[in-house]
Amino acid sequence: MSDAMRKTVRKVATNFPTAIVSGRCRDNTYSFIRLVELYYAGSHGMDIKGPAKGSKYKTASQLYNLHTRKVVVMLFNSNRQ
Ligand SMILES: O=P(O)(O)OC[C@H]1O[C@H](O[C@H]2O[C@H](CO)[C@@H](O)[C@H](O)[C@H]2O)[C@H](O)[C@@H](O)[C@@H]1O
Repeated sequence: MSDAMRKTVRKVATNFPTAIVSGRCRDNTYSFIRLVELYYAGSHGMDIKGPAKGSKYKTASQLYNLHTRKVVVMLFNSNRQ
């Protein structure tokens, strides 16, 4: 992920709940992105962790409960870094 792309995703995540969803384990997924403002859904969504900081949305349950709001999901192809 380029610095410009990372900067843009961080900006989005501070304003909207933003998640990275991957088939990889959550730790590996985080290592590609390295933004604490995001949700990370690893193992095809079996392991979800909320943003460590920088977002008003803190917990995974808040992500589940956001069905009445807009949720921004960034689809990241980990094979094309
Ligand atoms: O494109 P993604 O959504 O990031 O998913 C890619 C694949 O992720 C998982 O496989 C990868 O992790 C496995 C366990 O850590 C590892 O054994 C495998 O070599 C990696 O490719 C997932 O199991 C696959 O279904 C995804 O396609």
